[in-house]
Amino acid sequence: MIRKFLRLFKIVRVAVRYGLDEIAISGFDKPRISKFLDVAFFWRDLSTPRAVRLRRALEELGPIFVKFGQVLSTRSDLFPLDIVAELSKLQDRVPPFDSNLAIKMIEESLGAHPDELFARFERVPVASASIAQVHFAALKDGTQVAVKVLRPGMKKLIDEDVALMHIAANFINRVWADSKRLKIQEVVQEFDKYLHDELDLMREAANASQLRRNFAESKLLLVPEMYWDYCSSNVIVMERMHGIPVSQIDRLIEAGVDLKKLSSDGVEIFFTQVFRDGFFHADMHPGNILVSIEPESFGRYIALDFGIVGTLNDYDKDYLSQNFLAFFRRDYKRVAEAHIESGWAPKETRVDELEAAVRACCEPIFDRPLKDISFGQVLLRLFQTSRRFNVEVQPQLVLLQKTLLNIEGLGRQLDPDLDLWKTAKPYLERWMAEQVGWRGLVEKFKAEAPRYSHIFPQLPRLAHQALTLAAERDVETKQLLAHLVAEQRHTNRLLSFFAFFVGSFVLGAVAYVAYARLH
Ligand SMILES: Nc1ncnc2c1ncn2[C@@H]1O[C@H](COP(=O)(O)OP(=O)(O)OP(=O)(O)O)[C@@H](O)[C@H]1O
Repeated sequence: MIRKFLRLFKIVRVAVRYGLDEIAISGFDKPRISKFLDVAFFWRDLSTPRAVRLRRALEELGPIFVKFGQVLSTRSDLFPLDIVAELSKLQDRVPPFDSNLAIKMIEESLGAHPDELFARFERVPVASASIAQVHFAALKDGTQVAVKVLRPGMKKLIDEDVALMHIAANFINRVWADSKRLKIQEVVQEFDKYLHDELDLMREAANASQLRRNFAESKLLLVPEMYWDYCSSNVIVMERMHGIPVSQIDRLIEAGVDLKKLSSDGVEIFFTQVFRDGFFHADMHPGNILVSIEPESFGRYIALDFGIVGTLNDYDKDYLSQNFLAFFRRDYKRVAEAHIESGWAPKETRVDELEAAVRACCEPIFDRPLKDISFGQVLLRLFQTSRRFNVEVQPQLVLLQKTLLNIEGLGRQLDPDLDLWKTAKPYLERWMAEQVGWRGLVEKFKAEAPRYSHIFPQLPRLAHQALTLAAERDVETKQLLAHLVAEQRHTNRLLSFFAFFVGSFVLGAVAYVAYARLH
């Protein structure tokens, strides 16, 4: 309890010192509490830009908050660009934890000491981040492996810090009415889920395995194999990959790698993941990408770290392809129509208004050669515009937009002349062609075909069942009708009897009155 209180106290102290209360987002009113704190802590120096102060505060609060900042930096749809750009600088490199703790974790998770499991285990980690660290090792058969071990005690730490974040988000919502538009509580909720996902290394191994399968036939991308017998939610063991980090361009040139090809390969890999598989690696920072210089796989990309992946369904792919294609033809009316037809924007949205808004935000982007246009920027502008028209932008599309920016940055670093549009266009057009016209129909038949082998043999039985049911229903209907007719006749008889009885009574009464008057 005291620990929690001290932690809360530290968070509040850091927040006040860095003036986080006055990081009023443009377009929002400054919270009232901020005016009070300005007076109470008049000596605090808030001359440093707000984004830098926010970054420093998160760094001071430790690895969980640093991760939080990294997640916020992916929400360019919610936060202003200065904050997003500054938070992208957050690095979660932290001092490694004691290798004895890593050994203990391996022993507890895999049921044996690393000396028994491996022929060799390097005690000094090769890399260490807030959630896990990586040690190199060799299996008994000599296979070189990388062992990723979860940092001990992370779950408890995360639970405590995230609980405090929930309290803080709640508090902010109470004291600052405008904050609801920033969806702070939802962002914390999403972060909570994201961190708990990251805590399960089995998920990461499964993501890697899926990506490896998707690119099994590819000459462009290598993905380490997972050794499932040595995997648990706290420890995973995978093939050790050898390559040059993609950011070390001098070494790549020295090794004779064709940078132009590498650059367009990167774009091709990304669009294949998006449009063919609907499953993409979403943590494409340069530290996670190597380039192989082994003779048998020379110049191929190597992907590492599969903690964050994005998945897209056909609906998302449709959104992307329709919008990109219309955008690059500068057909803003089509962009607006597509939004309304497909239900992304509310039905009552006026096409001309949405069209004008999209034109206003995108024309400036097109004021340069097509090859210099950023897809990531286009998408970001589209999200920002469509939010004004109550379009709920899906998180997987925001993740994609962020990854796209990374891929573009990386591609242009390798080849400043990279024409992203030229590389991407065939993928978009192929997807569109597969969705519409005869080709689309044939493709959909093909996709359904495996099910036909189950359905066809059942057809006679199903037809017989349907006909029998119809016949039974027919008999049932006839019986019901006969019953109704009988009921009706019975009711009619009762009514006639009643009418006869009442009529006779009235007639009798009239006759009696007439007779009485006469006599
Ligand atoms: N299979 C592998 N083969 C060779 N090196 C590896 C392998 N897996 C990880 N590494 C090394 O360990 C580093 C960290 O790995 P990884 O990115 O998976 O860990 P992380 O804890 O998720 O780090 P971060 O979150 O900062 O990206 C990599 O940059 C790479 O140098």
